[in-house]
Amino acid sequence: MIKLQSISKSYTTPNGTFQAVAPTSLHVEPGDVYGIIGFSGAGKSTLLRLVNLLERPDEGKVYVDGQELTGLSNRELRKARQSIGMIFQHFNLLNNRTVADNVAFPLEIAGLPKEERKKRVQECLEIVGLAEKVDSYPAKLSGGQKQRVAIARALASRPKVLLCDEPTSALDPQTTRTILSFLKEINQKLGVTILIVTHEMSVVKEICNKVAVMERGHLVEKLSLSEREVKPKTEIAQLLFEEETGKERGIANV
Ligand SMILES: Nc1ncnc2c1ncn2[C@@H]1O[C@H](COP(=O)(O)OP(=O)(O)OP(=O)(O)O)[C@@H](O)[C@H]1O
Repeated sequence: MIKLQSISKSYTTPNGTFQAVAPTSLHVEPGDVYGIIGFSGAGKSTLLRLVNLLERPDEGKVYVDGQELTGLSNRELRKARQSIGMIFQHFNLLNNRTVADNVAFPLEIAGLPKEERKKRVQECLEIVGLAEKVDSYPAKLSGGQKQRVAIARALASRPKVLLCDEPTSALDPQTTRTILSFLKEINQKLGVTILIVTHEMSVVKEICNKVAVMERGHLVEKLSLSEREVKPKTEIAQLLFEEETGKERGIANV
């Protein structure tokens, strides 16, 4: 569903060129909930933003649902992005728009007729259990409710893929569980493939079936969470995994 082929990204800074993502390949299969973990500054968010070309890779190819995004014109890319939803740590809602108008926003851009938009907004708010908040403004909502609106907005275009950038990092543990249960449901009931960046092992443990570990711009290990007990190989993966998940759940190399 998502295929990254040797993509890399460098930034020019006053101190010279900095490689945020070294040439990286990754294959996310349909139905996966694939986690990317690593310490701060490892390049996780940059990697995620390379998937929908919010950042253009310096090299390499990006495929989503069989289509090479790196080969598309801007117009074609705008259309292709309709099948890729995204949610962020700080929700990124428009504060001067109601909940309904936030969810409708991508549909307006896509040119969907008003009646159809209204139906979709209702449908997506029902999925996240917020139908009664349709006329509220974001300022009146809790953090968890804001993230649920952001999820509804991401679902409005009926995406096949959902990119999640630290979606629960600004939330308390109870709210985190609620958001993760919605993501799980979206994956299982709607068949949406999820790629999720997080530094929280509990998130991986709760919803991911696969995980890749990132360190200093490199994907140093890819693991499948399964019954068989196979230990992570790299030091960073052991550090990130062993204490929290390794003892409770087998980890097999992919
Ligand atoms: N637009 C940019 N210009 C310059 N450097 C950047 C830019 N975006 C990211 N970086 C640098 O690239 C590196 C990777 O950043 P990135 O945000 O992808 O890491 P991360 O693993 O998501 O970390 P965090 O969990 O702290 O967000 C960091 O050192 C960051 O400072």
